[in-house]
Amino acid sequence: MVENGKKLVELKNLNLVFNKGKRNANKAINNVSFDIYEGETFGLVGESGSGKTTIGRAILKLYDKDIESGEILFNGSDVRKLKGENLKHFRSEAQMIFQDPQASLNGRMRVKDVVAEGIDVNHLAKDAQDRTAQVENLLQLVGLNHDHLTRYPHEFSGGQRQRIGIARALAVKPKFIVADEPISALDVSIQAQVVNLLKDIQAQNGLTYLFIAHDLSMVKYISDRIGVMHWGKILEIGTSDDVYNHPIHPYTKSLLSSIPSPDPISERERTPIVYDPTDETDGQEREMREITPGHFVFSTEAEANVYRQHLK
Ligand SMILES: Nc1ncnc2c1ncn2[C@@H]1O[C@H](COP(=O)(O)OP(=O)(O)OP(=O)(O)O)[C@@H](O)[C@H]1O
Repeated sequence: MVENGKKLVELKNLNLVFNKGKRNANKAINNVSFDIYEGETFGLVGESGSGKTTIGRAILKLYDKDIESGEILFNGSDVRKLKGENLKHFRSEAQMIFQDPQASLNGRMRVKDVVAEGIDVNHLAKDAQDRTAQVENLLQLVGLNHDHLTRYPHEFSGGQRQRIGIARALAVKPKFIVADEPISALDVSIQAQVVNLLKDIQAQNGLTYLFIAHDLSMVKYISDRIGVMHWGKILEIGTSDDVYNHPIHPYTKSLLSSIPSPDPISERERTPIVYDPTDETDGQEREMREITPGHFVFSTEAEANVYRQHLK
């Protein structure tokens, strides 16, 4: 939930190019601007390669050298300019949870050491006893227990491994977490459990999330607001209700129409809408325009007026 209307993350006209100046240069992010408010979950959706992960990692300062122009602010400070103590502080305030817990957890380390990595790096434990106590609390928070401390990641199921990944991210008491497809690798039956765990932890600790997903079905339940990405651009931003129940951009409509329905009758009647990207390639100047309060769509002024008329 947006608690106090304070912006924690601000992206301002971000342009990012991989392999700048080379033959294989790739403009992965094209003039993207949006804010994430303290305490909210901002969902970022779009097909593979649209630039979602790049945005998450850019916020975490992992792509500083690839940023061509624009700004990323965290708590009002330009993340690219952070140095010394401020940088250290930022590194603990902003964390990431990964898609594939198997690949992101060091298989040679016991769970207690995996989870304590951030505690050790940031000297957050007074002594060995305090370290163990902190790790035990974290495991308890994510639904694991004392017996799991000395086991190795491969001894766990996918869902449990993701819980370990979450505990590890929480160890440094972050304010902000980029959750990059945290449930995509999990069985459908486990996905809701992990989403609910993330929601509970958010409610307890007032965390802010950037929740990245290419599949829209679960994002709706966790996100307060959602940004829809395509080809490095944001095409629509609105509340979860705006985007799901009143989608405006043809791409959003197409994306929503591709979600299979759990109900066999609706599923039989579902007609996927094919997206025609001409609107993005006709050379006309487009920008994010507000169609209804808080609901923005990448459009020309004329298109925005048509959208507004249709919603009346
Ligand atoms: N480190 C990198 N070097 C060069 N190109 C990259 C790098 N990371 C991503 N890209 C390219 O940038 C574009 C955006 O990729 P990104 O991973 O952000 O998309 P995504 O929406 O997160 O997709 P997915 O759902 O598959 O993770 C793609 O064209 C990708 O090939």
